Amino acid sequence: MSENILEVSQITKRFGAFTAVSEVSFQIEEGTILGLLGPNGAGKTTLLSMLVGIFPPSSGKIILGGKTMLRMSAAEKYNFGFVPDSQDVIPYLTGWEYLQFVHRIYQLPDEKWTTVQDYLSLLHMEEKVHHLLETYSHGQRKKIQLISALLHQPPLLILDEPFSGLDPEMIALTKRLLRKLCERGVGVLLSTHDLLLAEDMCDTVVLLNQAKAVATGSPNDLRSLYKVTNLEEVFLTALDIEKQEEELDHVLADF
Ligand SMILES: Nc1ncnc2c1ncn2[C@@H]1O[C@H](COP(=O)(O)OP(=O)(O)OP(=O)(O)O)[C@@H](O)[C@H]1O
Repeated sequence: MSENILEVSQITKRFGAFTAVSEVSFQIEEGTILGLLGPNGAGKTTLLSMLVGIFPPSSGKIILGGKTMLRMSAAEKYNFGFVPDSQDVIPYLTGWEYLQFVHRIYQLPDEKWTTVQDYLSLLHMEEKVHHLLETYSHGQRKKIQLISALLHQPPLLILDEPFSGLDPEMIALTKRLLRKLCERGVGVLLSTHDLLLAEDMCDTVVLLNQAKAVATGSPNDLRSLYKVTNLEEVFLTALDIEKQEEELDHVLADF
């Protein structure tokens, strides 16, 4: 039977009086992909930030690799790889230096460096990796962040908008890479605005709206539940977005 790599139970984050994530729960089994969907400001990045220890939840429980996380120790950070949505990288390092830095932080054996070179070649980054990170495009930074998340071969990947900035070839390649990692038992948690991609890739989706999980299930289950033919329609129906047609007409009335 497959094990849960990650269990999130009733997790909540408040910033002062504002609740950014409210009592969200889900599990990820090994070898599966869970997609977090939701409109801008729904709480996706805040939720992922709690899972990777950027800040603690206000309440709720995170169980990673069978252990309840309280204050995340360095050892617990070996249990996942994280690709943030932010483009923050150390600008005065080259990609090569940055990856060496990550390689050392994880205290990986020297032989592992050949894997870095293999990833660089796969992602067409062999040349660019010797330039300063501040000169990289959005997609090139994403590729370096993806390699750095994979280096220590974690059992769980947490990816905030992993496909943003990637060209179609790289999107297809990253999808294949994630599927192959899943075949090897890796669990994947990703956030995305790309509903077609979520439909194609995810075993489970959690639809967040205004901090709450408003729908959770497989794409198939959600299509049946909402009696629609695709995830985009689930999204529009669950979030009651169709009514915006009237608002649009109103705002454009004098245009
Ligand atoms: N440090 C903070 N202090 C106060 N409010 C915050 C803080 N961080 C995030 N928020 C708020 O929490 C809400 C959720 O933000 P979050 O970045 O998680 O949304 P998101 O679903 O990732 O959105 P997007 O799709 O636009 O990236 C937003 O209203 C945001 O302004």
